[in-house]
Amino acid sequence: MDAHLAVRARGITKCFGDVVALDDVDLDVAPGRIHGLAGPNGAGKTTLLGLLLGLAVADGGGLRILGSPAGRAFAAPDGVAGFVDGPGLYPALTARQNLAALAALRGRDARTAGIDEVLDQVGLTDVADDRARGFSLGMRQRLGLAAALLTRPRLLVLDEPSNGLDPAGKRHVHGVLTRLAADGTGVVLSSHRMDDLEALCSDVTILATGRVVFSGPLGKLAAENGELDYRVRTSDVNAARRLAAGTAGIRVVDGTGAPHDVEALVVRGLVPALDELVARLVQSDIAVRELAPVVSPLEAAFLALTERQETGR
Ligand SMILES: Nc1ncnc2c1ncn2[C@@H]1O[C@H](COP(=O)(O)OP(=O)(O)OP(=O)(O)O)[C@@H](O)[C@H]1O
Repeated sequence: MDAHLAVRARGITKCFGDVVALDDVDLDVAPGRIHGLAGPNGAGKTTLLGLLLGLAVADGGGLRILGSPAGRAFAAPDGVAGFVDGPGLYPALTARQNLAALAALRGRDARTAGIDEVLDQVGLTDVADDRARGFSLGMRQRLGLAAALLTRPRLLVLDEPSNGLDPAGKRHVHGVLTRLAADGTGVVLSSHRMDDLEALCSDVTILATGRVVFSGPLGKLAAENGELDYRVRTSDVNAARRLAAGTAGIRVVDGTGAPHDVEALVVRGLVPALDELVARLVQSDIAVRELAPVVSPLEAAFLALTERQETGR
């Protein structure tokens, strides 16, 4: 019944000597969805992406890519493109020549392979005839994405594609991935940035020390939060602190720690207690000038889940 999935992984295990990089990992990626992989350093994200790209073979478990069992060929399965640990490029060739060489390797005519189109999509038209050797990290990432696009993949696998991207580069890359997904391609990408995942992904899997600690829609992750820290800026920080300390369900954590932010208060609590605090501030004629989570609800959920796993709680 899951034959339509772009990725269906069940109970995947992968070890490097004594290190268990992946431990009983399940992953479902539907066509047309952008699925984020998050987790602390060493959690197993790159290892999992490498398995999807055919760069390594799992020690145990079942992996189906685009409906077929993952082979043991150490090559990207048909319809799959992407990169881990940065794209492989020819430094002495220009961006355009790199893409032409890749097209030729696949037996395609460079003139009809769509090189100009993919360069335009990733925003590299202006540097198309510059050598890749001089490219910044963000430009190399974009050229790697252009190379993947040339193959018109049905599954795109990217390890930290936003690394090194400036805001314009990020806009190009996000636009490309969103359009690909809208056309039915499944996308799996890793990122350390919750704001990127939030901007791009419909689903997310969080790994911690090789195990899945959350997998599902992004909205569900944000909703898993308990108490959050909120920054509250008011017209009278001392009066606000006294009121907060006397409000049931609210703990005053401290200032934000930022030297310019002495006027802000940080409180911890659930939303209903926070509502009560705001009502009491207003009743006391204290103006509320700002009220915002100190870290995004997603980031807070991520930290709680991964810390829980690492401390064994
Ligand atoms: N080729 C390898 N040989 C030995 N150990 C490896 C190898 N590749 C990965 N590991 C180990 O497997 C674990 C998972 O590594 P992996 O690179 O998949 O994590 P990651 O989540 O991608 O980390 P990061 O966020 O730092 O990129 C780590 O403990 C790592 O040291």
